[in-house]
Order: sequence, then structure tokens, then C-alpha cells
Amino acid sequence: MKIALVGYGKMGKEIEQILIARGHTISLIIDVNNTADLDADHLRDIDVAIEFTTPQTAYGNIVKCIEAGVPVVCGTTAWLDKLPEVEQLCKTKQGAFFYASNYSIGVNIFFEINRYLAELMNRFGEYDVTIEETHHTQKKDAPSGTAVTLAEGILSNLGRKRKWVCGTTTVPEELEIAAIRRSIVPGTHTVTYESDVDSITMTHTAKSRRGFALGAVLAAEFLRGKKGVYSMEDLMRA
Ligand SMILES: NC(=O)C1=CN([C@@H]2O[C@H](COP(=O)(O)OP(=O)(O)OC[C@H]3O[C@@H](n4cnc5c(N)ncnc54)[C@H](OP(=O)(O)O)[C@@H]3O)[C@@H](O)[C@H]2O)C=CC1
Ligand SMILES: O=C(O)C1=N[C@H](C(=O)O)C[C@H](O)C1
Repeated sequence: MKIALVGYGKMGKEIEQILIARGHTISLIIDVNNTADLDADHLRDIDVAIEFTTPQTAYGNIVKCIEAGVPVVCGTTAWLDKLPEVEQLCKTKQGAFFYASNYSIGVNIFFEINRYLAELMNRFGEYDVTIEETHHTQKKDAPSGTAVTLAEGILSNLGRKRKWVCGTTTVPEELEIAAIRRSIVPGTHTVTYESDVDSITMTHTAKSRRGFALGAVLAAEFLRGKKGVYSMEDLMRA
């Protein structure tokens, strides 16, 4: 496939290595210095654009690609208030869009266990639940997109929690997310259920960015030739 890499930071460079290893061609690289090149002319022969930039720039980049008729795989976090607009644009333009807060296969298995455990815990009110995420100090957003997805999985399955908060809370209906920034950690997420007598802890630890990058390339291969909006649940069940 001919790929446009939109964002050439830590993830853009990791994805480039996986693309080359899987025989794809990187036909266009857009970074902060050449955003004007993200237009229909430069995107003409591109099969899929892979977007990993910043919370402030992702939405604009996605719109430009979809308007140019190019399918987009996006991994950028903390812009999702605009997701309904992207979904609408996809319908209007017959476009294709794939989003995941985390492209690692292991995390997506973890998401499924998280939803199942939350449902099970409805019967056991003596357990309180919290989320903790740890990332490198260059990360721009908090909590992580992955922690938000974990929180949403708990909120939609565990009746006694109403909303998530980033930081500490003493309100029983609030789900606490602790966001820790430490050196070079690629991404660690822990869900803990705690009662007076014991605790249950589930942790996913990314050993590097390779798992995120591989998942994003698998998503690009999945999206080629499709129309509509997709997620890792579609990819994992394909
Ligand atoms: N879904 C997933 O699996 C994963 C998601 N992420 C998310 O992906 C995003 C990027 O992460 P990461 O690569 O680590 O971050 P980096 O900061 O390393 O890379 C982002 C890059 O985008 C560039 N950039 C800024 N503005 C634009 C623009 N308008 N167009 C194109 N490029 C631009 C930045 O340039 P400059 O630095 O010069 O401003 C930088 O090189 C984050 O939101 C992160 O949370 C990360 C890992 C996995
Ligand atoms: O910024 C990162 O590095 C990561 N961002 C994603 C997130 O916000 O969840 C995914 C992963 O944890 C790494």
C-alpha cells in the first residue's frame, strides 16, 4: 500500500519501521513543518493515511484526508469531542475512518476483560474500583486515551459508578483515574478492585511502542478499500 504518515514523532517513526518490514511504501510524510502539503494534490495516490499527531491538530488533519477521499487510521488521543463530526463527514463523503485509543492487541484483550469484570462486580458492592495509568513525561494529555476507554468500559457495565475523574475523589459514585508521568514509560494501565479483605489487580504493560505501531499498520491493511467507521473490535473479530 501507499501510505501517508501524518505526524512523524515517536509513533510516526515506529510505524514507519513496521510499514517497511511489511512491504508498504511511505509516499508522503507530514509533520509540523509541512502541513500545507496535506491536500488533495499530495494525497492523490495514497491508499491510507496514518495520523498520530497532537490533540489540537488531529481533527483538522482527519478532515483534510477524508475530504480528499483518503481513508484515515488515527491514534491521536484527547480530541474525541469532535468524533461525531468525523462520523458525519464520513457518511457525507462516503469516507473511511478507523480509531483506537490504543492499537496494541494486548490492550484490546484487556479492554474486553475489563468490561466483563465490571459487569461481574455489580453483585459485589464491597469492592471499590480505581484506574492508574503511567506514561513518559513527554505525553501531552492526561488521563491517557486508554485510561478513558477503560473508564468508559467500567461506567457502562458497573451500576454504582456514574462518572470518571482524573485525580483523587471521595465521592463513591466517581471513578478515580490516577495519571502518573515518569521518565520513559511507554504506557502502563492498571485496574484495581479493592475490598477490606483483598484486592484484584489487572495490569497491562507495554514493553515498547512496537505493539501500538503494529496494530496501527494492521488497521491500515484492514481499512483499505472499505467505507465507514471502524474500531479495534472490528479488527479483532475479522
Ligand atoms: N492509539 C495508540 O495506540 C497510541 C496513541 N498515541 C497518541 O498518538 C499521539 C502522538 O504520540 P507520539 O508520536 O508519542 O507524540 P510525538 O509528540 O512524539 O509526535 C507527534 C508529532 O506530530 C507533529 N505534529 C504537530 N502538529 C502537527 C500537524 N499539524 N501535522 C502533522 N504533524 C504534527 C509533532 O511535531 P512537533 O513535535 O515538532 O510539534 C510531532 O513530531 C498522542 O496523542 C498519543 O497519545 C501514542 C501511542 C499509541
Ligand atoms: O502518548 C502515549 O505514549 C500513549 N498514548 C495512548 C493513550 O493516551 O492511551 C496509548 C498508549 O498508552 C501510549
